[in-house]
Amino acid sequence: MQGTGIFGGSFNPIHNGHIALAKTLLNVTGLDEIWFMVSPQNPLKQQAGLLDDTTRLEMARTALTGEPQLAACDYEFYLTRPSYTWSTLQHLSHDYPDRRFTLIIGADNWKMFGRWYRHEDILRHHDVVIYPRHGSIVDQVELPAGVTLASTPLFDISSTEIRRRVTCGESIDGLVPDVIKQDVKRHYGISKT
Ligand SMILES: Nc1ncnc2c1ncn2[C@@H]1O[C@H](COP(=O)(O)OP(=O)(O)OP(=O)(O)O)[C@@H](O)[C@H]1O
Ligand SMILES: O=C(O)c1ccc[n+]([C@@H]2O[C@H](COP(=O)([O-])O)[C@@H](O)[C@H]2O)c1
Repeated sequence: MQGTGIFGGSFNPIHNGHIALAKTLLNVTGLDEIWFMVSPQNPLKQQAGLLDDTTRLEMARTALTGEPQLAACDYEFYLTRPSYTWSTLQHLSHDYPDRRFTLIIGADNWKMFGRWYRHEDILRHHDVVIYPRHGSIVDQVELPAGVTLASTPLFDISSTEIRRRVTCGESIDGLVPDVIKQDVKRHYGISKT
């Protein structure tokens, strides 16, 4: 069975923090692949300034070119909205019987996990890997079976900060892969060379 991590998010836009995190997780978890599940609609968020699904997907695909174990995924585009992770995992397990899906979530999302749709079913059927986030402390002793806390660095980058910088005409060097830098500037602000 191929161990496949599901890393969901808006990726509005994808950034170097997401990619560095996923590469570190491949090393520390032993997962074979990580799929970046581009979310059309987070069930718990109303997002202003969210670019359309296809544009976010294409930037993620371009950013992950040359990373054979990382893939951008449009699977949720074809499922009902909002994008409940339980439903996504159910469909994935049916469509890819040779893969074992592990949910990857940040410590910030773990704090809210009790509000997720059918979270108990997720825990019953899937392993969960939590990664550290600023300001969200996770007590390892209290984690249910099948849930582990990965030891990964904190990457101080956010999509919000990237959008702000583009709007203000500030540099985003080093924050997103060079290969999508112009696309990010074009989509979120004024194109600059
Ligand atoms: N710098 C980072 N390091 C590690 N994880 C991150 C980082 N930024 C975001 N994530 C995680 O990646 C997932 C998807 O990220 P998301 O698309 O929401 O990006 P974001 O940078 O948090 O976006 P925004 O600033 O628009 O809220 C989230 O669940 C979040 O926990
Ligand atoms: O299934 C749920 O109830 C649910 C509630 C909140 C968030 N999620 C998923 O969690 C992932 C991370 O979301 P975000 O906005 O923090 O990047 C994304 O794939 C969301 O669809 C899922």
